[in-house]
Amino acid sequence: HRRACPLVSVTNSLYKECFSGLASTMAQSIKYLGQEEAQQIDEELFSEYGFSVDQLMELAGLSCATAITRAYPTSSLVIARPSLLVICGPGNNGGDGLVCARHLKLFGYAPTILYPKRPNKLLFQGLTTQCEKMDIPFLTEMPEAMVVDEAYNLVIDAIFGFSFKGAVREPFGSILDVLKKTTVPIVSIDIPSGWDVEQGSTDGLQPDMLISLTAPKKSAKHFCGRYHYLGGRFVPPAMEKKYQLNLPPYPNTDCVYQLQ
Ligand SMILES: NC(=O)C1=CN([C@@H]2O[C@H](COP(=O)(O)OP(=O)(O)OC[C@H]3O[C@@H](n4cnc5c(N)ncnc54)[C@H](O)[C@@H]3O)[C@@H](O)[C@H]2O)[C@@H](O)CC1
Ligand SMILES: [K+]
Repeated sequence: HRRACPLVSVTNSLYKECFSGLASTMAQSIKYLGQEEAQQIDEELFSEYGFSVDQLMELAGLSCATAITRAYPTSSLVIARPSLLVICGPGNNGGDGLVCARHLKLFGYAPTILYPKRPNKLLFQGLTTQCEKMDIPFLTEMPEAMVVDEAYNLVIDAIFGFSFKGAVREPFGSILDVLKKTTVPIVSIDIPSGWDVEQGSTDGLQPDMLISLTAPKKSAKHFCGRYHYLGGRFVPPAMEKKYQLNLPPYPNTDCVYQLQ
């Protein structure tokens, strides 16, 4: 019989503990995506996995509305009428905002939409009609900061997502300037608009809530608001594995996961 050397066995067990701790930490840590990787995943979902934009946008928008109801239930709102302002940008992030507004209305909120630059595509026209037919009002211009604070419980920022680049062009520069002066909580869909997708921003919006879709982007590391949710529970396991996303387990049938 060989006797185990106590020092070696202690070292071994420490090593094992340490290694398995490290392994489980690695297994748990969710990946933060760079801009190109986020766009690559997006592209692959359509080209290789056969999804359509409408499908993923519906799931993304639904998860945003769900996350908002979790963080700000109607009973917690400051203004009795559950009014929200949803600002939609010119791309798919704006589309998520339209879907989110429609679901929020079904969940008992009173959203109003500002949609100043509308793409000439059937998808966005359809999403706009759906909101109009649900009696969701559309503003023709951005109200002043004081008016926003008085009229709305929350602002949902669906202006730019992971394809944002460079200096902000009008009319969104002026809209973001107003938002920086408001005190009402801001909920940003996927990326706080105006932030560099990877580096964040020191003088940009400071949202109270961030809803990361698919997986957080690198700039989410600079988010210091109260709530961070993950949404978009549509990633096929093979894709999760390929990009080592390490997504957390969504509870039961939930379409959102609270990261913070
Ligand atoms: N696979 C995914 O991850 C999914 C992504 N979705 C959403 O799609 C978003 C990405 O959508 P898109 O790729 O359409 O891009 P964005 O919605 O991020 O923005 C692109 C639009 O913004 C404009 N833009 C870019 N930089 C600008 C600047 N500096 N000033 C003014 N305008 C500027 C572009 O001309 C373009 O019209 C994601 O962030 C997410 O919200 C979801 O709809 C569905 C699934
Ligand atoms: K956004």
